[in-house]
Order: sequence, then structure tokens, then C-alpha cells
Amino acid sequence: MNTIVELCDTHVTHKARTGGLLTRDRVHALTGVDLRVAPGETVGVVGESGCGKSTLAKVLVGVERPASGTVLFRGRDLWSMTPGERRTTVGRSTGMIFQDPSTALNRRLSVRRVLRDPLDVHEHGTAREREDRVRELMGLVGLPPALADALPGQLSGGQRQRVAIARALALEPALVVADEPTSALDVSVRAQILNLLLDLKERLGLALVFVSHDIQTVRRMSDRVITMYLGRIVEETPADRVTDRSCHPYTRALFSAAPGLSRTVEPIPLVGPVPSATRPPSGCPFRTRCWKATELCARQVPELADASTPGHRYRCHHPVDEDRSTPDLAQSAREPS
Ligand SMILES: Nc1ncnc2c1ncn2[C@@H]1O[C@H](COP(=O)(O)OP(=O)(O)OP(=O)(O)O)[C@@H](O)[C@H]1O
Repeated sequence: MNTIVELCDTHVTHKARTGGLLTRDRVHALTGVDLRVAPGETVGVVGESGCGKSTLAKVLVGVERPASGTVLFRGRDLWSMTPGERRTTVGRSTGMIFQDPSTALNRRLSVRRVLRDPLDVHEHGTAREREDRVRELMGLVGLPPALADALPGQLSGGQRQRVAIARALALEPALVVADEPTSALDVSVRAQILNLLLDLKERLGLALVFVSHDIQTVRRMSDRVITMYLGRIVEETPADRVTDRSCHPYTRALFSAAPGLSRTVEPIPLVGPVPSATRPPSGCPFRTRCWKATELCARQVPELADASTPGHRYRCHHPVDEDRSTPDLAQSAREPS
């Protein structure tokens, strides 16, 4: 398979803090993550807060170095490159869009300067060509030329996110990673920004990694959806299968909680809090909240298994039957140890 970026068994840990002070514990932000992103595809990443979505996004664009595992960029090991080579490789082939454009953009730089910056850093064409590119980028994201000298503070939230998108596209990347790109925006402009991303992806043939805690939005934006739980990928599903036909109990629960589905899908309650990422449960990370968990789940991390549809894989000892729209909640768990 033609691949832009590939993660092989990547692990990321952070030093844990208690009350602001560093402790000896480690937070397991990513555990054994394998992922490939091919040209032109959109991979959605979904999961509750703290499951490792942003960490995964940062690993994909070379901002975060995994403690172990490999990040291959077009087949080359990113972290074996010299720092300069890595910066050039990642800088020219990827763009990142963050959640909050108010903090992602330097408030002292005009729109023109924000968009010129990556072109200058990577010595993209002549000075004249860079100016032309700035105009072209503003047009691509629907910003009127009159805003070129505006500062971020003079723009609306939606306009600021358009600038951030244009900046991510400046060097014609093959891959754009968008980390919750609409969650800081007013509801009224969210749809416009999502439509813009879909349109740009089509027109420019981009690969997009789209991160969100909102499973409905992820499903709409993506070809393939990755469900994460406590730093692990627990299911990988073609987007049109992320419904009440997912195999992993966690994906089912997320989907059942999505707004607007209450009439068609039986709600599946997620009991209790997400366990600490400092001391994740043994075996399956989801077992402490899973209605199907057994003693096996406490003992063994589930292997990745294939569902009946190509490209649909899950990690679960007791998957929900793909053909049942309503999981058997009565088949309640014996409390795992
Ligand atoms: N720099 C850091 N130092 C310590 N712990 C961190 C650091 N960055 C992330 N973490 C922890 O790593 C885990 C994964 O965090 P991450 O931000 O990737 O999750 P997330 O799914 O993106 O969450 P959210 O949706 O809230 O942004 C969390 O437990 C988080 O507290």
C-alpha cells in the first residue's frame, strides 16, 4: 500500500504530575499504536478526553517523539533523520490545524505574515511567488483579499480558523492533521469549516487525519474511523460501518450516546470514569466499564481481529455481534478482577 506516514507499535509516555509536581509515575498516552495513512484518505480518530487523540496527532506530524516504536514517513524512519532533515520532511509534507485558532495564531502577525511565514522558512519560490501564493491561499479558504493586513484579533473565530487552515496548506502538504478543528468555534460556523475541509480535501487530493470526540462528525468526515481508548486503538472501521454495527462495545457506546440517535439506537451507558492513564487496567483497557467483560479480559490484551467487512478490525474478546443492532446488555458482566 502506498503510505504517507506509518506508525509501528508506537508508545508514548509522559511524566505524571500530582498537584503540579512531577512524580515517578508515567502516563501511558499511547500504547502499541499501529496506523497507516494513505494518500487522499481521511482517517477519523475518536474517543473520550484523555484517550491519546492529540498525542497521536502530534506523533503523526513529528512533534512528539515516541518512547518506542517507529514512525515511517514515506517509508523512511523519521527519528533516524537529522533534526534538519526531519524538519524539512515534516514541514513540507504535513500541515497541522489546532483546536483553538485564537491561541494557534500569533496575535501580532497579520494574515499575510502568518501565511508568508512557512513559505519563507522553507524558501518556497521567489518573493513574488510567495506573495502570489499568499493570495492564492486566502482564496482557497474563502478569505477576502482585503483581510490580508488584518490581525487575528480583528477576525471572527471562523475567519481565524480559515487562516489556520490556509497556513497548514501553505506548502502543499500531502497530509493535514486537524485536531478538534471546530470545537472552539460557534455552532453556527462549525458546519462551514467542516464543509471547507471536505471541499479542500477533494480539490487538493489531501490525506486528512481528523481528530474529534464527536463520533457523528468523525463519521461524516472520514473514510475510516479509529476508536481510541486509554492510549490504544480498539477498533478500526470503514466510516459507513460506524453505526450500531460496530464490533467493539466502546464504539457502540460512543455511537449510542451521539445526539439525535435516541429514537433508533438503544443507549448504552458507560459506567464509571475512564481509569487513570498512569495505572491502566490489566488486559483490555475498557474492561472496567464494559458490560461484557469476563476474567479473560482482565488477563489478556485482545489481539486485533478481522470483522466480516474488509478494513474492519477490532480488539475485543467478546465483540458485539455485527448483525445485531441492539447489543445484549442483559448479558451483563461478571465483575472482572
Ligand atoms: N505533556 C504532558 N505531560 C503529562 N501528561 C500528558 C501530557 N500530554 C498529555 N498527557 C496525558 O496523556 C494522556 C493523553 O492525552 P491527549 O491530550 O493525547 O488526549 P486527548 O484524547 O487528545 O484528550 P483531549 O480530548 O482532552 O484533548 C492524558 O492522560 C493526558 O493527561
